[in-house]
Amino acid sequence: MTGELVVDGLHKRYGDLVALRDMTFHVSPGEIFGFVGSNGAGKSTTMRIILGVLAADSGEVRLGATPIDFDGRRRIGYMPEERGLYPKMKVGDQLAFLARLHGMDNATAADAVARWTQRLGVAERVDDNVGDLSLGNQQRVQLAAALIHDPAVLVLDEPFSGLDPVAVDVMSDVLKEKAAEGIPVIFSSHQLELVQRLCDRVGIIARGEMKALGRVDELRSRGGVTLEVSGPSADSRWADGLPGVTAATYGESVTELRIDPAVADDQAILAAALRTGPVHRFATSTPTLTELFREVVSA
Ligand SMILES: Nc1ncnc2c1ncn2[C@@H]1O[C@H](COP(=O)(O)OP(=O)(O)OP(=O)(O)O)[C@@H](O)[C@H]1O
Repeated sequence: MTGELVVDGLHKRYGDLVALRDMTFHVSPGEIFGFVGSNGAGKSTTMRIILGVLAADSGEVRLGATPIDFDGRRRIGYMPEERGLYPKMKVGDQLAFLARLHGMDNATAADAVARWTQRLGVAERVDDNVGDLSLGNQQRVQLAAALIHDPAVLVLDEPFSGLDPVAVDVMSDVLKEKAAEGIPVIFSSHQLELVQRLCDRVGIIARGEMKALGRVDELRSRGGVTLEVSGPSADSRWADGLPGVTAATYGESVTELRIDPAVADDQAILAAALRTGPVHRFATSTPTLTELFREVVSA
């Protein structure tokens, strides 16, 4: 079991550009944390600082209670956005080399190479040069490289970009498996349906600042629930003033209500709708992570 990964108050400037401003979050053992934000928001910068390949101007990264040092960083499995494999080296040799760099002996390294290439569906490519593989297969090898030394934390920069649906499933399963083993897993992605499906918690960042942080379901219901009612006449403005109704949009045959679920009584709303005529549909929905993202990032 690993301690939690704590990112505490990171500030980073590139010249005049403030890339990170008080970036703070944590990832608990066993948790999959989705790190999302527009292009240039600061995700890769944060991940590079976690890894120690880039220094923060201030702030700290901790593993458990301990500020992360060289040894702590060796325990991280990292997939850099720019990827980092040698194209002219064979898949198997490269993975074995990385495993030995992390202190494994030859036999243990060979076992780890066999296990991870098998698990990630590239076992038959171990004798090929990395550069001869398709981009998706190179990415599978890159994930194997992040996992080969049995890391205590996983930090993956856009691991899903460019993968086919089968590879997305394999990658998702591996992340879930590693989290179930009790390690903190953080990954960045622009594929928000995937983040919504896979992550326990998310951080949405914009222009170097954390804008929304929390459990996916909580964040989604934070802005209220939408209730769509088909049937009632638009003229009557029948939902105005009902308790818990915070906004109402009256269309020709559909009324869309924003409701505060803690206050609204859905049966009272339905009764009010029925007083205007027959109701054909009465359904609630919460915003998707994509909708929430647009709202947060444009605010
Ligand atoms: N080495 C650098 N020198 C100067 N500016 C940089 C450098 N690296 C990143 N930046 C800038 O810092 C900001 C944050 O970049 P970063 O790569 O962390 O964003 P990101 O969220 O990972 O974006 P993307 O989703 O496009 O990968 C951007 O404005 C970027 O142009």
